[in-house]
Amino acid sequence: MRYLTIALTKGRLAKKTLELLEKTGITCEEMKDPASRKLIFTDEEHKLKFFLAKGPDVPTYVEYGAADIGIVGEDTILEEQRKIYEVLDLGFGKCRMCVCGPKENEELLKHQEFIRVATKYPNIARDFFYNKKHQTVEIIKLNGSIELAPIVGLTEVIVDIVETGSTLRENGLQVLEEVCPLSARVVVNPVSMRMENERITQLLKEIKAVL
Ligand SMILES: Nc1ncnc2c1ncn2[C@@H]1O[C@H](COP(=O)(O)OP(=O)(O)OP(=O)(O)O)[C@@H](O)[C@H]1O
Ligand SMILES: O=P(O)(O)OC[C@H]1O[C@H](OP(=O)(O)OP(=O)(O)O)[C@H](O)[C@@H]1O
Repeated sequence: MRYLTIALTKGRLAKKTLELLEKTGITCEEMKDPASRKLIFTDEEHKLKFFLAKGPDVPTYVEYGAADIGIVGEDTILEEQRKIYEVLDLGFGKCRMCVCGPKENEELLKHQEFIRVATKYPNIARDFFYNKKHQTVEIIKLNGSIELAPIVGLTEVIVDIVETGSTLRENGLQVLEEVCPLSARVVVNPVSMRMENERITQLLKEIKAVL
């Protein structure tokens, strides 16, 4: 029997993902060692292989079939636009994609056509403003600390993840509009879904049972 390969997201989602897999009886001890630099782990008993990758790379591994399955945030799935199946909502990693800014820019957002929007998620921002709101905005891609953009005058608003709201509050910003709710999802390569349907369906069933 060949190994099923599962790509997991490093960082915030990793702990909850490993806890979930352990509940289904999969051994994750090795992956939890913070000192380890090893990239790929196997569970011989279940014939599974795991690796931890950067979030935006997880859909890439899954689309090309280097991983059969991936666990990744809905934000990353929407942004990366890969040909993969989204099969299960894991219900953790909950947060919201929002348009945020200083309160005084709320009116600009409603009435001004040419506003600037900073974001790590240009595709999500483009879809929201162009397709849903029919508003032509200038989208500026940043790689982190997005909340800085309206504070230093780079843009009027941002499109970013809001979880507790602390980052916004501590920087004098607020949610001006919600784009969509988000959570961690299981994604599957379409060919694997056909070729390994029985094993993948069984694994999803076991995950669902412990959610
Ligand atoms: N407060 C939050 N901020 C960011 N992502 C969150 C938050 N809460 C849940 N998530 C989810 O966790 C996923 C991974 O978040 P993480 O912070 O590890 O990655 P990142 O911020 O994109 O990466 P990096 O910090 O390496 O640039 C996100 O894609 C999102 O789905
Ligand atoms: O609502 P909160 O609980 O404050 O969480 C939201 C913040 O967390 C994320 O940033 P992250 O810590 O990933 O850093 P980054 O800005 O470098 O992406 C996100 O981009 C927000 O800035």
